[in-house]
Amino acid sequence: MQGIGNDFMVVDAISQPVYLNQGQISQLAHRNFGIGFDQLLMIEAPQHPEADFHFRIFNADGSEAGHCGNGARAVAKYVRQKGLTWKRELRLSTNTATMNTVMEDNGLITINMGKPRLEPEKIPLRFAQQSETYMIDAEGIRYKIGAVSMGNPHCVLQVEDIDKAAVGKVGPILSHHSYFPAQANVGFMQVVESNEIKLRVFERGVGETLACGTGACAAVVAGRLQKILDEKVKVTLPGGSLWIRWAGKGSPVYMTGPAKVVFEGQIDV
Ligand SMILES: N[C@@H](CCC[C@H](N)C(=O)O)C(=O)O
Repeated sequence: MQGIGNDFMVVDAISQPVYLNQGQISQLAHRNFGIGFDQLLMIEAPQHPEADFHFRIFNADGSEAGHCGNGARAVAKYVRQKGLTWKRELRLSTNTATMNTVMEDNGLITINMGKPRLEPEKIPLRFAQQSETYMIDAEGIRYKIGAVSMGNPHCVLQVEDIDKAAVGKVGPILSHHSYFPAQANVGFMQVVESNEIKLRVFERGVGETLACGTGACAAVVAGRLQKILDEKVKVTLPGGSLWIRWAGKGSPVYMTGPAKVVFEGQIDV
């Protein structure tokens, strides 16, 4: 499946037992020697009585992540398409988040992504809490960043021109910075208007992807905290656009966007 180009191998681990280790996942993720994907989404039975499904997220390098926004839309679509449920409104959980999803009449999916976590220990970030931004030194350069957890850690920096952003160079430097003990997804945001941004994301465990849903939420939260963005923002990533809404501190973030099945198959591992 794909959600604006962030692509997934989605596995139904309810109807069949699935055991994949880190090495097998990274082999399957390989774009030449495997199926090729940014993340594996493994759909499991609910872990709470009020949830409909649980899903686990594995990055292309086989590491496990706590949340995936584009993946959540893919799961919401997949479970209906495979007849695992007929409900248009679902409650999904991951290892770090629970969320409500709604299938809109136009086919887009809206997700209540929960409240962003801004406390350094919850991101996690080794820094005393600041209200808007943090200054981080890396390899002789000082970066002004926003730090947000959407159930996974995000570092957001503003750039003048998204096409010239050094995503492949600065992304891994900040992602592996010692201030982020669990590493971070690094978003490069160009503000076009107060209701529109362009974004590229260097994802932890993958590299630059065509889109990152939690990254889009984190960028809007970081921009709102800096008072440069409106409540509703169109976020355009290399693979397409998402619509993000955040009323401010204490409120959940809403994300709307598409998800599509690309092909189905069977594989022996
Ligand atoms: N592509 C995802 C995020 C996937 C997990 C991330 N790489 C991490 O390790 O936290 C999204 O759409 O949010």
